[in-house]
Amino acid sequence: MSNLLRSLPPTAKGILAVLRVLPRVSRPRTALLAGGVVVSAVLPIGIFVLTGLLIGDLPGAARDGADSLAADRVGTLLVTVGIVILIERLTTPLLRATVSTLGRDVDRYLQEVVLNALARPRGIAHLEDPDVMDEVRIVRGLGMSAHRPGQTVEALPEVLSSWLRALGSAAVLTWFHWWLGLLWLVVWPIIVYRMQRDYLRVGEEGFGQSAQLRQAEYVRDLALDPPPAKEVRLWGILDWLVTRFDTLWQAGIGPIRRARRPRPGMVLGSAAAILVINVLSYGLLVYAAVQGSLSLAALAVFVAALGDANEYAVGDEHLYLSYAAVTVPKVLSLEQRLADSSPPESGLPVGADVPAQEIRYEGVTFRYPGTERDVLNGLDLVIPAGQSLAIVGDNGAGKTSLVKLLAGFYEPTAGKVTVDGADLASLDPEAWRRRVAVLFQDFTRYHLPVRDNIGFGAPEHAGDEDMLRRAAERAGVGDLIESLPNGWDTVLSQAYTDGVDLSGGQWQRVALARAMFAVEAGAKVLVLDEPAAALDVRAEAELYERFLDLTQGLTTILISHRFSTVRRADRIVVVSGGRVVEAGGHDELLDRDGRYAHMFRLQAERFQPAGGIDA
Ligand SMILES: Nc1ncnc2c1ncn2[C@@H]1O[C@H](COP(=O)(O)OP(=O)(O)OP(=O)(O)O)[C@@H](O)[C@H]1O
Repeated sequence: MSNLLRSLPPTAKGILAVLRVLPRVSRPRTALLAGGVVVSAVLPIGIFVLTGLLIGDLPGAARDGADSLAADRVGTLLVTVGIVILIERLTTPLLRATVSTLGRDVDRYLQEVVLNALARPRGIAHLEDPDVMDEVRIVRGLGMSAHRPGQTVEALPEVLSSWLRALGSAAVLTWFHWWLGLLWLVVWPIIVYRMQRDYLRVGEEGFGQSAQLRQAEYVRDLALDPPPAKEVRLWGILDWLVTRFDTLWQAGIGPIRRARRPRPGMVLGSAAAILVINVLSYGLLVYAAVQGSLSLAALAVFVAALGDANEYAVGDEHLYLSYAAVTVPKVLSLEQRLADSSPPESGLPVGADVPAQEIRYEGVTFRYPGTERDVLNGLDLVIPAGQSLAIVGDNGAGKTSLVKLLAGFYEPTAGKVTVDGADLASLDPEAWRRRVAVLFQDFTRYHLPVRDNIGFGAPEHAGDEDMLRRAAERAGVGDLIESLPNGWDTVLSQAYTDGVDLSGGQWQRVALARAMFAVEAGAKVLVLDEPAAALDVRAEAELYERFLDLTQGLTTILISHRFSTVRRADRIVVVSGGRVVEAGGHDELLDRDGRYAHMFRLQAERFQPAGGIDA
């Protein structure tokens, strides 16, 4: 069965993929669509057969008078044709309305499939996989671009019923000459197949250029989005961006444009085939009528059948099928691929007081997916619960990577991270992440109300005003929030009416409040990655003063290049070459006069050129 599916033409696969998706979106409307397709295919055939019979009976009725049997038949046929036409007229708008909403819902559903599929894996490695990102770009356009898979759904009744009508008409023509009907039955699928193959080539060419177009879009957004606007103007790179965008876009779009050009062989071949079969069919009909071997009724029926048989393979609806033929299987395969690569999100439960003993890195080696270099190299590290640990080291030493492993975004290439003796990989990732609060160095600035910016630390408690206020106070942003035009409901972006943009340091404190909110909600591990990077001297001093209060009772990991913060930690480790090379308290490490002492003195000298080193 799966072999049969694989050997189907891509359009057929696309239609089958859409048909598979439809019941997931709405069963009743799918049933309505199926019924509507059959009805709208059968009724026109019924109308022309009945009309043919009607025409056939007319001479008899005219000859025998109004009371004759023939006149009765004409009356009955007239009423029947009227009823069938009425049903057809009612069915068409109902079917259109159904497929229009169903099509939109399919677009929405497919976007949700992508969102859920991307959110499913434990870590974030898949979001850095270029192949996945190429596909994500394609599915990002779902429902937004002019080429929506939903349009396929909207086109389905038209297309399927035209196919059914063409089939029915060809079957009717077999009564005239069996081989003529058969000829139509053979020729039209060939033409439809060839046209669809052409449409599909355009679609696939478009998606094949995803990486190129992704780059073009990135460059375009650099010129459009507010955050890079300052640098773009300062460095005067706008022209460069426009030229680069143009080059990338042309390079990406060129092959699509070329694929879109009609191919003379295909166009002429189809037109010739259609012309020949029509000339043959109409010629035979006229010949038979002239010879008197065909009744008036039969002539009317066959002429109408020929008209319907010609209905297929024309109109945009057939082009729409290719939109789904490429995108829908891609969405479904992305969903499958990410589901296969990520086991179901379950694991051992995580108690409210975890970690109660320690977090331990045991011989941890780590290399980012798709790279060649080990960032961590057999690293051993014990972080006792309830204590603060500072990690120092050169840029790129792997400090942040350590935290990413702790948050379960990636898994070690070798070795393991354990929490109270349990392998982190065996824990329920969601439950574990609720125990970990992180202020990332590159934290996110949500262009949303400040309430959400802080509440996102523990969304399930976001309605708890007291908790929000406590977190804001602990991070030192209580007064700032009170001073905003709409208080807690102020959107943190100038792009919205009454919105406010914050300074770098204010943003950092809001991000700290988010982490503190998670702590209020029960997180036991607090990670601060360069928490003072954007703070002014006073705010930094305040943070140090509050450091003990902020970290009390928590297992804290502090990453910083500022030794004035680092020295307050219970224990300090120096990471270099992917390993811990020194560990101890501040005084102990100074006494040891190693790497830490060297880095500490270097920084202290910069701030106290004339005095002693007593930071
Ligand atoms: N997502 C990623 N994919 C591939 N390599 C990465 C990724 N993130 C970081 N790296 C690489 O891993 C190495 C360690 O980075 P990491 O951010 O852990 O360093 P760090 O010690 O925190 O540095 P800094 O002090 O500059 O913040 C760097 O060489 C960096 O280029």
